[in-house]
Amino acid sequence: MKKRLQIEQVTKYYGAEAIITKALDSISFEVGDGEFIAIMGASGSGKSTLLNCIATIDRISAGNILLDGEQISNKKERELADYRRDKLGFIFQEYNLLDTLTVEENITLPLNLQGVSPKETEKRLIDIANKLGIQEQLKKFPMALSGGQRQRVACARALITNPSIILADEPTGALDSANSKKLMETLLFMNEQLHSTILMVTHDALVGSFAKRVLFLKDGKIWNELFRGNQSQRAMHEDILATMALLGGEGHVS
Ligand SMILES: Nc1ncnc2c1ncn2[C@@H]1O[C@H](COP(=O)(O)OP(=O)(O)OP(=O)(O)O)[C@@H](O)[C@H]1O
Repeated sequence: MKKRLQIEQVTKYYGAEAIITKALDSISFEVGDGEFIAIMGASGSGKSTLLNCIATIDRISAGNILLDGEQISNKKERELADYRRDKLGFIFQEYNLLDTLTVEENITLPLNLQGVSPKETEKRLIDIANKLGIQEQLKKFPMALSGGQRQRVACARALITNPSIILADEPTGALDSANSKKLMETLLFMNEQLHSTILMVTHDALVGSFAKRVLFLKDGKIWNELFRGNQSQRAMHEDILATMALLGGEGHVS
């Protein structure tokens, strides 16, 4: 399997001297093309820090991060803006849609920033809207949509540039259980049918059970890893709950 993302002995410190926190502790793993990985762990275990370092929102203190074989940890600020725009798709808990733009304008914004022609933009918009079932919503404003619909629009916006990897930070955090399930089905569809590579942070075992692999962080290190393999989502859910109980049993869930 082609390597998408390589995390090599990445360490991240916050603060200095007396109040220093080691948020990531020499962490290493790889994400292959087409994988769907959930990052789980107790509060403060380093999940958001890891995602922010890959997103280049945070700078790492030591180690290497490579995307499509290219070193990203030493890029300059100006190059990083291009990297984020061209190579990454983001899905956040709070949708991050612009309320003054229509759904259609929100989805196509990354393409406008890339200078893609109006004809090509229209083609990709129709394609993504059809695939995600949001054709009827395109002329509306985000405020007129339900939380679940907004998150599907956020998925479309993340997909439209054909990014190398999609980073999702607690994507179901603002949704009720029915809409969470729908969003996870959308992410699964993006992974299985559209071949998107997805790295998702979640604290929710049911949400995590949609992924094909789960990495558990503890104190900034990988503490355990579960592979779904051929087992059902329900069995994966049970395995995740059992692993979380063990993790909590060691007294580190806050
Ligand atoms: N900007 C910051 N400045 C100082 N310390 C930070 C900063 N961001 C995170 N930390 C610390 O780094 C550690 C890891 O935090 P991080 O937010 O990555 O954990 P998390 O697993 O995402 O937690 P949660 O599930 O609560 O979001 C924690 O000890 C946290 O206090």
